[in-house]
Amino acid sequence: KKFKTSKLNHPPGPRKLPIIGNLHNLEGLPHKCLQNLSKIYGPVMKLHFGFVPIVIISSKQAAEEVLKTHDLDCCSRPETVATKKISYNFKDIGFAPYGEEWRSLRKLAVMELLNLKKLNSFRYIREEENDLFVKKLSEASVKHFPVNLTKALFTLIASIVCRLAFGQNLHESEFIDEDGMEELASRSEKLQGEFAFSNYFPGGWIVDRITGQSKNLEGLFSELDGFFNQVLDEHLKPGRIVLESPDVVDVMIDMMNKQGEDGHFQLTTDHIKGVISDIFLAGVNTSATTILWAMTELIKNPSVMKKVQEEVRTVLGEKKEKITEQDLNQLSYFKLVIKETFRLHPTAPLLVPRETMSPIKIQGYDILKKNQIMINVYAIARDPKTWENPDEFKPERFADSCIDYRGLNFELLPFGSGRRICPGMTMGIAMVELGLLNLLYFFDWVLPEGTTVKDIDMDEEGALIIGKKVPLELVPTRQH
Ligand code: HEM
Repeated sequence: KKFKTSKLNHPPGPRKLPIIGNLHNLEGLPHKCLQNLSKIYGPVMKLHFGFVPIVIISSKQAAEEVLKTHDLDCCSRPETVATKKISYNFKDIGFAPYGEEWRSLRKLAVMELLNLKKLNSFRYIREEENDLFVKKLSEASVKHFPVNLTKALFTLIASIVCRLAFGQNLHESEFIDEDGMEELASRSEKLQGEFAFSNYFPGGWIVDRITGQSKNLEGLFSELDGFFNQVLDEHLKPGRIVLESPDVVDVMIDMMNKQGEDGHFQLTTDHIKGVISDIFLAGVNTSATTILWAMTELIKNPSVMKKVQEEVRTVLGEKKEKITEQDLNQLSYFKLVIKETFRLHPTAPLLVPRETMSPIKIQGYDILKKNQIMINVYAIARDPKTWENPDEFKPERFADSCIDYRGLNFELLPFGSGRRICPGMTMGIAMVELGLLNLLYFFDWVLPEGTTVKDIDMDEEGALIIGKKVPLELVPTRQH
C-alpha cells in the first residue's frame, strides 16, 4: 500500500467493498441516491460499480469544467452489453465512441434534426398530428371519462417522430400498432438500462448467462429490431414513392448508394438501423415524458394551471380551431412553465454517461483516462445553492432570469452540453411546446372522481430515461 500511494488527488467517495465496489451504496433510483451521496462527499465524487470507476459530478461549476473546459477530453461513451446491442455494435450516434464514424453520423443528424429550415418545412406534420390528437381527446371528453394521458402522449409523439424521421404514418401503418407505442418505447428504455454483470465484472457474462439476463436482452432487442427492420425494408422497396420530403432514412440510403470506396468511413445498413434506433429511443420517451410531467405539475399546482391557461386563452383568443407553431411566439408565461418542467424533471437525469479519453483535472481532483463520468443534472437543477426552494414548481423564478436550457447555462442542462449535446433538441422542444399548448388551450382538466391532488403519484422509474411510474389519468372538458 505504501509503495502504491501516488501523488494523485482522487475525488472522495464512499468506502468500497472488495469485488462489488460501491454497488451496495446504490439504493433506489441512481440520480436520487447519488444526489444524497454528493451531499456527504461533495460535487465531484468517485464510486466503483464493480470494477468500473465512475466519477459523479453534482455542481454547476464542476459540470462546466467537464462539459466546456474538458469537453473534448471526455466526450467518448463507455461500452455496455445493452448499448452495444441497441446501437448495432456502436454504429449509431448516442452510444458510439468518439471518432470519425460518430462525427460523420452526428453531422448528418444535426443537418437533418437540428436544421431549422427542414424542421420548419415539417411543421405541418406536427400540427396535423396534434389536430388529430385534439379530435380524439374531444371525443373522450364528451363521455367525461378519464383519459390515460401517458398512453395518449406517447402515441402523439411516436406518430410525429415516425412520420417526420421515418416517413411512417402510424395511423395507416400495416405493421406498427399505434396503441402499442408506449409499450414499445418503455421496452426499449428497459433494454438500455438493463443491469448486466458483464458491464462491471470481468467474466460477468457467465453470471448473465446463468441468470437469464442475456436471453432477456436478446428477447427485448429482437422485438425492436423487427420494428427497425420493417422501417428500413419499407424504404428499400423498389419503386418507393416519397410522398413528403425525403426523411432521415431516405437521406441515409441515398448517401449509402452514392458513396465510393475512398477509404473513408462507409455507411452500412447497420448504421442506418443504429440511427433509427437512436431517434426512436431518444426522441419518443423524452418528449412525451416532459409533457406528462408538465401536466402532472400543473394539476398539482392549480394556481399555475389557472395562470397559464388564462395567458394561453387570452393571447390566442377564444375561437381558434387549430393551433399553429406561430402561436407559440406570443406566449411568455407558458414558456416559463416548460422551463420549470425541464428543471424539475430532466428526462435523462444523469445525461448519457461519458468516458474520459485522457487524464483531466476537475475542481483540483485527478480523473484518470477511461473513467466513466456521470453528470447529475437532476441534483444540479435542485441545488439549494443555486435555486431558491428548489423542489417547488415555480415558473416565476425564470421571469427575470436569462437562464436557458440549451446547453449554455450549466445549472440547467436537460439536453446536456458540449459536443455530445442532444442533436434533437429543437425538434424535442417543438413537440413538447405544441403538445402542451393544445392540451391547455382546448381542454380543462380535472382529476378522476374520488381522487385529490394528494393522490397524485410522483414516483419515477426508468434507467437512462426516467419517466413517471404511474400513468397520469385526467378527465378533459372541451372548452371551445
Ligand atoms: C424533450 C426532448 C428531449 C430531451 C430532454 C433530450 C435529452 C437528451 C440528453 C440529455 C442527451 C445526452 C446529452 C449528453 O450526453 O450530454 C441526448 C442525446 C441525444 N438525443 Fe436527445 N433529447 C430529447 C429529444 C430528442 C429527439 C426528438 C431526438 C431525435 C429525433 C433526440 C436524439 C438524441 C441523440 C441522437 C442523442 C445522442 C447524441 C450524441 O451522443 O452525440 N433527442 N438527448
